[in-house]
Amino acid sequence: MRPVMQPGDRIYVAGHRGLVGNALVRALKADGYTNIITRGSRELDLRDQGAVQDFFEQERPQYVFLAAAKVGGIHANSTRPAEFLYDNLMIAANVIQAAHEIGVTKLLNLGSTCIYPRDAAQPLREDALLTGPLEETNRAYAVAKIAAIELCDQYRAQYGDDFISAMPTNLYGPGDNFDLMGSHVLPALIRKLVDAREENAPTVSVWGSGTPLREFLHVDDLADACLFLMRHVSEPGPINVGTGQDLSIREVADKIKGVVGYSGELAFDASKPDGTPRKITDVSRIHALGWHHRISLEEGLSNTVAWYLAHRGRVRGEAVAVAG
Ligand SMILES: NC(=O)C1=CN([C@@H]2O[C@H](COP(=O)(O)OP(=O)(O)OC[C@H]3O[C@@H](n4cnc5c(N)ncnc54)[C@H](OP(=O)(O)O)[C@@H]3O)[C@@H](O)[C@H]2O)C=CC1
Ligand SMILES: C[C@H]1O[C@H](OP(=O)(O)OP(=O)(O)OC[C@H]2O[C@@H](n3cnc4c(=O)[nH]c(N)nc43)[C@H](O)[C@@H]2O)[C@@H](O)[C@@H](O)C1=O
Repeated sequence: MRPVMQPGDRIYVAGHRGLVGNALVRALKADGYTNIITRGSRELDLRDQGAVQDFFEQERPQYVFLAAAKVGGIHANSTRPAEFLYDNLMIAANVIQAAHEIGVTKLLNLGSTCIYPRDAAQPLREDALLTGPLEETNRAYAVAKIAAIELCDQYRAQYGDDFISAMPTNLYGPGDNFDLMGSHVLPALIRKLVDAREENAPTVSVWGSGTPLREFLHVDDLADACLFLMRHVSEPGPINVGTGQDLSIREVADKIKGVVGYSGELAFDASKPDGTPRKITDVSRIHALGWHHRISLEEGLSNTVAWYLAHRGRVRGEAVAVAG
């Protein structure tokens, strides 16, 4: 029987300052874990193999949540693919190798549903991986994510390492990145709609046609799923984490418009990419394991807008105000 995380165990959360990392630290503390190890990228650049090896030898974590990555929305991914490929390959390879070398008890690797083929049958099943071409706008990032899954699975096969991979759908929530050019759709629209309401702007730009469908999972549900998987799953292969419900960008923009209380018009900018037309996850595997999401999109949007309004001017990505 494999050991399960105990309250005093040394737990390293890589990427603790990010959307997911922040939520993981919140969830771990709420569950009574007191020995949580963190490092910001300025203290420990995970692309630097020597620095990562020294850190692991020094801190000797027993559990690792790999939530550090170069992450961005459709614009960042499609305009800086080399950075997304290189950074994410290096981060994953260095952390997974160092975890193996010191004998980490268990590691959970965060992937993304953009690993699946653009034209895969929907909802996306885990066995669709590598069955077709990837979505062009985030192919570089997706290849790095797929490589990380393969590393975890081959370290399990060759060395017996208990390294697992979770594939979250699109995430949102407190602590997100609100940079207008680098962020994902929900934080970008929240910021744009709040600004437009304050400035009484007649229209707000929504990128693309508004027709793509997306699934949105609140980051606190994801953190809950990560603790669940760390405690209960020791199998190779990606495990989807999502709500199993999707809606169009137009519909979600209308929802955010209502939550924010903006009365102007949405203007759809066809010069911006739509990206993949749909990517809803098949969540039957994680449901069968006993986990379900709890936060509805309505509740999640309401608490995220409230969080943003309470932290406005001090959230990640606002420092460089670039109109999107
Ligand atoms: N957001 C989303 O919609 C989704 C995210 N995911 C996955 O979840 C994980 C976390 O994403 P998310 O929290 O949104 O990302 P964020 O950008 O919010 O956070 C990423 C974190 O990674 C750290 N990081 C980046 N580069 C380095 C580096 N070279 N060395 C050390 N740390 C680094 C950053 O640290 P610092 O702040 O100190 O610079 C940052 O806090 C990723 O693996 C992502 O692929 C999956 C699906 C959807
Ligand atoms: C999360 C997952 O998936 C990500 O891909 P994505 O889902 O295509 O990312 P996105 O959230 O940036 O866009 C979703 C849709 O929304 C539309 N859209 C409208 N208006 C804005 C807008 O203002 N900003 C953004 N970013 N998109 C907008 C946008 O045009 C697109 O049609 C990967 O980057 C990758 O990070 C990954 O892991």
